[in-house]
Order: sequence, then structure tokens, then C-alpha cells
Amino acid sequence: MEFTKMHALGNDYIVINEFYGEKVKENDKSEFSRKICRRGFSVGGDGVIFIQKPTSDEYDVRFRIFNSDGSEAEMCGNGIRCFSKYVYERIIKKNPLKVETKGGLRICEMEIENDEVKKVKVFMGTPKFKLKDIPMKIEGYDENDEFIDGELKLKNHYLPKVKLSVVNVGNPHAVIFVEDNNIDLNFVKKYLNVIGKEIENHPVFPERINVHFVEVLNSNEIRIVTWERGAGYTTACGTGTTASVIISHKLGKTKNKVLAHLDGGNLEIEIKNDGVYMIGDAVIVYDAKLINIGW
Ligand SMILES: N[C@@H](CCC[C@H](N)C(=O)O)C(=O)O
Repeated sequence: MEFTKMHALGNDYIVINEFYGEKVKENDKSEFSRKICRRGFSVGGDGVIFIQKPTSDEYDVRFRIFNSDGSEAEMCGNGIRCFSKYVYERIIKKNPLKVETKGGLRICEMEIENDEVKKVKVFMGTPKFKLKDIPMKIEGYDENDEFIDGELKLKNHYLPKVKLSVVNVGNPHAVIFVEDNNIDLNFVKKYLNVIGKEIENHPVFPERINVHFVEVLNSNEIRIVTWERGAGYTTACGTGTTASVIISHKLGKTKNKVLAHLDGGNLEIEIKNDGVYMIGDAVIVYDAKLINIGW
């Protein structure tokens, strides 16, 4: 089977082109993704992206994303920029592209030079804050309430409680400001495997959650360390960066246009009246043929 390895800010994906026909059976996609993402034993990656024909004329193309643990996510910000580059350069010369995702319609507008996609600006839709839309279930809150700057008790002894905010930008995110929790990003990095994992799997989040630790540098810049649902530590998360900027804007910490510094590089987010936009690049690393998926 042919595949392409791509990344955006070091968040790396195995891209499978199923536009002209299925390559991995629907029921096998989860296990296939878990196996092929295993670093050292197989190709290795944070997830797998499948390019498919859309299910209705409303869209040009369909985006599917599976995390490295085999779970299917609704959306992926870095992944959809990789996807757009692949689709424009190799399948459909259309700009902008109307993309069908499990998280809703995403419009991807490409900056092109000599037929090569240099940058992708993605319309990320409008955020949802109600607990029923995250989803989150916590005592004392109604399904129509928001959980902004709320407190969550944890079981680990490094951070026994945390102040966080939640938002759904197609997929669910918890945003934690280090300055509001008397911690810093060095502390976060040291205990991320414990703290990130506990919040991801906390019983208040029935579908688990992506977790982002944010340091506000000034009203136009933030720094983020991410723990992704289904993938663990990653060098960057596009939807997570979008979520972090939305929350920091909602709390009055930053303006509507922010440059986010991630371990894998920088990403621009802009909040406009009609929704939120993410701007960044994507890289094709190599094309290859799978001989042995591993186990
Ligand atoms: N890395 C992605 C998000 C991938 C999906 C996520 N782990 C989830 O389960 O929701 C991004 O760049 O947005």
C-alpha cells in the first residue's frame, strides 16, 4: 500500500489517499492506525489521515483522522493543512477547498507559488462552550452551562487541583493557564505524562479531552505545551492552539490576533466576527510503500 508521510509543526501524520477507492477496510481503520503509528516498529506518527470522496455535494473532499491509539477524532488543525496541501497538489486543483470533517465544514484557502501550497488558512468554524457540546458532565453544572476558569480536582500529587476552561472547536479541548495555577511550563513538561494523561481521561469528560498548558507572553503571543487525546505529547496541535487563543481572548488575556509558539514552531490564529481562522504551513516528507505494518 502506498502512503505519504507529512507533518505540520512536527505533528506527524501518515496520509492515505482513498479518494479513488478504499485501501483500508472501514472496520480495520482503527487497528491499522494504531499499528502503523507505532514508532520504532512501523512507520510511526501521531495519527493517520484518510482522504475520501465527500458524502454530499456540499463538500469537495472528506477528511478522516485517526489518533495513534486508534481512536477516530472529529478534526485536526495541523492534519487538515497537510491534507489540503496533498489534495491541491495531487488530487483536485480547487482553491478554496470545502472539506467535510466529523467536526463540520472547514474551508481551506491556500497560498500557492509555482503550483506548490506554501500556506493554508483554515476557517475553523465557531466555538462551542456549552457542557453538552464538549461533552463534560460535572456536579453543580447544567448541560447548558459553560466551564470557564472552573476548578477540577485531580488524584495525582504533583497538581491536586487545576483551574481550566473547556471549548469544542470541532473536537474537545481543556485550556489551562500556567500563571493561574502557580506553575510554569518546565513543571508541566516534567509531569506531563501524569497530569496530561489524568485530565485527558478524567471521568468528567466522557469522550476524553485534549489538554493544553498555556503561558501568556503578551497580548499578542502565547506559548503552549500540549497533551493530545489519543496521542499523548505532540510538538503542536492546531485545534488546541485555536482553542487556547479563543479561551485567552474570552478571558481578556489576549487580543483577537495571536502568534502561538509551540514546540514544533509557530501558528497564527485570528478571531473574526464570522469565526476563527488558523494560518500555517505543512510539509510532505516522503512517499513510500508499506511492506510490513508491524504489530
Ligand atoms: N493534532 C491535532 C488534533 C488531533 C486529534 C486530537 N488528538 C483529538 O483526539 O481530538 C491538531 O493539530 O488539531
